[in-house]
Amino acid sequence: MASNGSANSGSEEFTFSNGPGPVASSGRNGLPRIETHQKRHNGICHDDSSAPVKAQTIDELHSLQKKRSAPTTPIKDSAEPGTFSTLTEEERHKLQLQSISASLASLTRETGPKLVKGDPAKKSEAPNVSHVVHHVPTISVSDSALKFTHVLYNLSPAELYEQAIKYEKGSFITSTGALATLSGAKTGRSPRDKRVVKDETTGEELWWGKGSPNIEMDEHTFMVNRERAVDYLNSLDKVFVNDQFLNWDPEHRIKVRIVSARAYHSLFMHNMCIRPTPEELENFGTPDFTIYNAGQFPCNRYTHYMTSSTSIDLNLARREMIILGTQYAGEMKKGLFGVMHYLMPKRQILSLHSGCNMGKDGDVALFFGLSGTGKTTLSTDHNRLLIGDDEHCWSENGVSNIEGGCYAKCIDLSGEKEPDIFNAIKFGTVVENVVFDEHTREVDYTDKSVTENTRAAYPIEFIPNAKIPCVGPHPKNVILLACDAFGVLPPVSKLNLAQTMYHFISGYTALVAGTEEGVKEPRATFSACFGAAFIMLHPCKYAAMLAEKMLKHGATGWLVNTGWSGGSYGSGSRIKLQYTRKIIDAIHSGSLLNANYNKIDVFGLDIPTEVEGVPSEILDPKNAWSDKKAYQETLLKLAGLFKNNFEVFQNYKIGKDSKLTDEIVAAGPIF
Ligand SMILES: Nc1ncnc2c1ncn2[C@@H]1O[C@H](COP(=O)(O)OP(=O)(O)O)[C@@H](O)[C@H]1O
Ligand SMILES: C=C(OP(=O)(O)O)C(=O)O
Ligand SMILES: [Ca+2]
Ligand SMILES: [Mn+2]
Repeated sequence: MASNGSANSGSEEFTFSNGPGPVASSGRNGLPRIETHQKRHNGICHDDSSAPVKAQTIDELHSLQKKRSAPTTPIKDSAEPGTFSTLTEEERHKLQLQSISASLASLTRETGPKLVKGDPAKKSEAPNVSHVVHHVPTISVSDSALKFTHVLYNLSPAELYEQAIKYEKGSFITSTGALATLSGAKTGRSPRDKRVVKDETTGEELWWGKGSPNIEMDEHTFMVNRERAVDYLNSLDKVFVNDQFLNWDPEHRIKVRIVSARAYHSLFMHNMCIRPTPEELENFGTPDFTIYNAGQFPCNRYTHYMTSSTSIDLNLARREMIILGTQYAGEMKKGLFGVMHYLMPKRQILSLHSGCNMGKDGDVALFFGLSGTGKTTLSTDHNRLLIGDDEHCWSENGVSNIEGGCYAKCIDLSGEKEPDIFNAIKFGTVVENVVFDEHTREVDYTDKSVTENTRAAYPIEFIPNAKIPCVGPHPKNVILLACDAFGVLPPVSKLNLAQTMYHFISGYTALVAGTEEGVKEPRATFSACFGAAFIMLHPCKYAAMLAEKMLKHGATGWLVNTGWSGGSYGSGSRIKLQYTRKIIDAIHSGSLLNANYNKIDVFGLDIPTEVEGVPSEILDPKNAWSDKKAYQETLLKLAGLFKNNFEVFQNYKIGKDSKLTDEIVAAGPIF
């Protein structure tokens, strides 16, 4: 190589232009052979002097790398409190596998599948010693009774990263350490494909018919789909099993088991459900509810009640949920939310589709809203403690988060606008359907090539001021978030109780693009209790409980428009997040309670004349429209939609003397 270090022509000696440096002569392959000037004793150059590693083979070296997890504590014998019936580790694992096998049992057999704990691949990597049972690759067996299924039980995020990166195409690590995954053909919920088993009990208790999200299925068809899902899961080499909790209120905690076929699903639920301590896991026992997520496998379209190759089936009597034909992880989260909307009211606990945070003085605020209206964004507030971003219970003890994590929309996410959410996207977070630079792996949150419904699912502890445990006192402010695509609702209005009930039952908002399959742009929609897709009972039952609690605990109702102003979607502009945050700050501080108000016509809403940090001209929506005639027409159009929507609730009596119902109807628009 010429002395200037240019490409080696294969003939000359390589020398750096000055200084001793390494000297090279050309090797057989024409590349310079570098010889170091190591001290040489008797002709042999010695490696460094550190002690050799304590392993004879590479396999043995690898086996040094991971040490056994800390031993778990003995199980307390519930039969005789105070004594320890110390089960051995072996016996405990055996009990656990028996419980999981029972979960995965086809109901046409005596027993469940044969299960082995651990990754099947590990068996083939194990050192070639006699005591290891070699994992014979499973021939594709049609009868799951003839094979072993490996169970990957409550893996850690790191283990799940490895499983995803190794075995799940489309899994990548982003520049901030999150796991980027794809949810396949479905990137939002499929409400039309959701079914609920209608039996004697649920036929009476649940909300069916016009406006209800509950589409019936019979028990037999549920079992057909259950068999299909269980057969699919048992035909695999391995399944992921998560045993976790819902509801931070220890008095009303629900045990859930999620069986899934993807590391992405397991990590998503690891983040979104409450994570048990090792001790709690030992006492886990039989789950209160089980999800079988066979989402990669379609349902049979010829099966009765099916409307596509996707079916999400809920059987409240069996306490089971089946997912076929969709890999969108939000279906699991929302399916369990539906279960809580059924179980909690039975205990006189109000389940809520709301964000929730608490101020330093203990003032709790609820943020109700349908998907994409701002629950996660507005409940995540640097100056307040986050209790939860999406699903809560309001009991006699106060409020409690149902979940262990947050599920934030990522579209147009920026560190400037939403620093806490932005910074929560780190190792352990799942980001769904985002687009990133192929080299730097930096996520482009504005890119909606896959979907507008890009999401991040992270443990609530990733938010710096999360309140752990996620519980709080009775709410002081109940904020209804309406993302108004018509642009005629005021940015904020103070509600009396009847108005709060009216707007809670109406649940008016715009369903934003992507949340549900087929929604391409904001669509005005009415979603009772701001979460109709998930409620199981008649909306007026939840409304009656809300009224009773707001009255009892002196909470104030507010309606906040996080949607459009100065025109409808397409001509107006979305209200700036910074203005909405100022409005929410004024609600939290109590300053808005003492503001001066004007009543606007048609909806009869009380709007403040000023809010600190918000241009007064936008507070009365009419002022923000240049075309006043168009505003009036649009306002009346929306009022008509409200009236039509409310008709289905008109005759439902709330409260003892049903007085509340008449007042509630009177709280609607007058035109
Ligand atoms: N004025 C506003 N108020 C609240 N969110 C807004 C506003 N303008 C834009 N947004 C955006 O709307 C989205 C709300 O999403 P998110 O808070 O996750 O909704 P939800 O939790 O109700 O599903 C976020 O991307 C947020 O940045
Ligand atoms: C995932 C969801 O929750 P949200 O959009 O309310 O955050 C959903 O409603 O589908
Ligand atoms: Ca949310
Ligand atoms: Mn939600």
